[in-house]
Amino acid sequence: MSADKPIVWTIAGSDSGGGAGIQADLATMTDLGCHACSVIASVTAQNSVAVNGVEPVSEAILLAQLDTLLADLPPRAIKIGLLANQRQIHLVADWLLTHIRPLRTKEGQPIPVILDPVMVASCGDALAAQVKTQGEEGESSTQPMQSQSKQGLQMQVQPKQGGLDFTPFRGVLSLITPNLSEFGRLLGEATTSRDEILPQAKMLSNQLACHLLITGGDKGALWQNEWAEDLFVCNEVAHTSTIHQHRGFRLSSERVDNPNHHGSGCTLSSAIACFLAQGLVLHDAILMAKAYVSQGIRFARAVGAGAGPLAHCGWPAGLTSLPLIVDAQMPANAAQPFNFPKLQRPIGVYPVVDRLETLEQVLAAGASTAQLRIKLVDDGRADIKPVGAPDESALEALIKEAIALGRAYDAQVFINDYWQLALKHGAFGIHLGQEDLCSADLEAIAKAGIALGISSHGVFEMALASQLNPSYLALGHIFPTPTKSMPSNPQGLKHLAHMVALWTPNCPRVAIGGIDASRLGQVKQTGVEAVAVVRAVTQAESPGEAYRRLASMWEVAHGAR
Ligand SMILES: Cc1ncc(COP(=O)(O)OP(=O)(O)O)c(N)n1
Ligand SMILES: Cc1ncsc1CCOP(=O)(O)O
Ligand SMILES: [Mg+2]
Repeated sequence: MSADKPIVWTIAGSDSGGGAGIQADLATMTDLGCHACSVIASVTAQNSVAVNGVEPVSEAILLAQLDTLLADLPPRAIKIGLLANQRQIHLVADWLLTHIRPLRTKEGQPIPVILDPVMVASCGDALAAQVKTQGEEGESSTQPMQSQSKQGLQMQVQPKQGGLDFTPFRGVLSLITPNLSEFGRLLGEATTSRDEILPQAKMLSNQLACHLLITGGDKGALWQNEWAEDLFVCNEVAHTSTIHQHRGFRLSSERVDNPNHHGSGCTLSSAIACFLAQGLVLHDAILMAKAYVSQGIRFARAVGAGAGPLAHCGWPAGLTSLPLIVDAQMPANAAQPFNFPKLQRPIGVYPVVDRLETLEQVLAAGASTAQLRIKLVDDGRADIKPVGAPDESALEALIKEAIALGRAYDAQVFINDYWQLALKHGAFGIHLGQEDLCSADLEAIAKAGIALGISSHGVFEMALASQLNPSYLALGHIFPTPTKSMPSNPQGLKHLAHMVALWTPNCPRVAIGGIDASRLGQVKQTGVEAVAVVRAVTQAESPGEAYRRLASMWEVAHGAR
């Protein structure tokens, strides 16, 4: 992740009331450590109860803002909010296709463009031309609208030809974030049930060739009153596991009960842009942005007579829970709760080794927790056998022996990957990766009372893993490592600290990846409860000595709390 402030643009409308639009975007971007640039597409005369006028800026000044920013302040991510009419949509889309689509980030990725298809203000008044609210005939001009009272302005889903057409953005968008009413307008039809929405969402995502997040927070998908449920439909996402791509996920969070949520859609899309600009993958950026919005609503206060604006409280921290993530293909309530045993002793420094001899050395040196991680084939190269790897036939005997060593030293010994053999021989614990979870019999492991550790590579996977109530959660990889090839980028210390501060699971978290004596102190400062190491022990002349040294360094290092 970049150390300097990434530049994020907002292309949107000014909200004179200060709660939404450009004003909410700038507040969010600054709060989340980005440098915010703005392209004002329209000026609204708006307060917390009504929109009294909307005036699009001229085409010349709209394009001049875009050109001027690009010449000096190229974006690391772009958020698009209110575009006042179809003409502005065409202008901005054409400009982005010409100037932004060819650009790449330092990492070789396209510039993320997030579209929040705002058409109606949270007070219920229409903001964009050609969008109708109940009780009005629809605005087709771009002139200031008349003042409208709050009453009788419930939104109606209009046929597509009456709404705005965002298809000119196809080819440049990364993500579109409508709420349920906006989603209906985009489709040109009403969405009536929870089951209907997934195929419709996939259709829209294909039409616009982008990921889609339908939000059910402040208004919209009230499938459950006390839960705000979003639907996230993704296609290919760089740097994530393939098992989390081309999927639909329902993300539900407890509804934050506060009428002051003006600008929540603007804030959400801006926050996603900021987190993407700071190197988070899309799944993580969405979860972090949801946490940011929940935090903002929790601390929001009224300012005028209507809904007050969200509070801006910095990177989200101290959540009581993370969103529940459910595969959208699964029926509601399909997730099975498990309860894996709690660890009886702190993990501290957790050696992950590939030989019985090394296992015995670290246990003899006092390791409370260790793992046997044998790879019969190289990561990503099924045809290559790692040097010194045993034959498949010898594997069972090694695992049996590792379990016996754990008992002899009264240690918490985990077996990586080979869950059937670990189950058969009564291991203390099993470690599984996200992909391994798809094939493992978790019910049998839980029933046998075997502890379970689960890998994660970011907030989304951490949230998914924590839903299984594991015995520990591994967070990785923190630093670059040659030990294992992974699709994800290193998390880095800053992001590790953010993940640790976000929420506290009821099991310890273990940081892994590139950790050695020189980095132990910095890792402990993030507040993570334990560290796992491979090379720092296995490549030492004396693994037992190396373990002892790391363990005493960990003991005396200063933690965050
Ligand atoms: C403590 C700990 N954390 C992470 C891993 C990695 O597990 P996984 O993602 O399944 O990858 P492999 O180790 O199987 O290559 C681990 N083993 N231990
Ligand atoms: C197995 C694994 N999972 C995430 S990083 C990693 C390897 C860590 O190895 P090292 O401690 O040698 O960097
Ligand atoms: Mg594995």
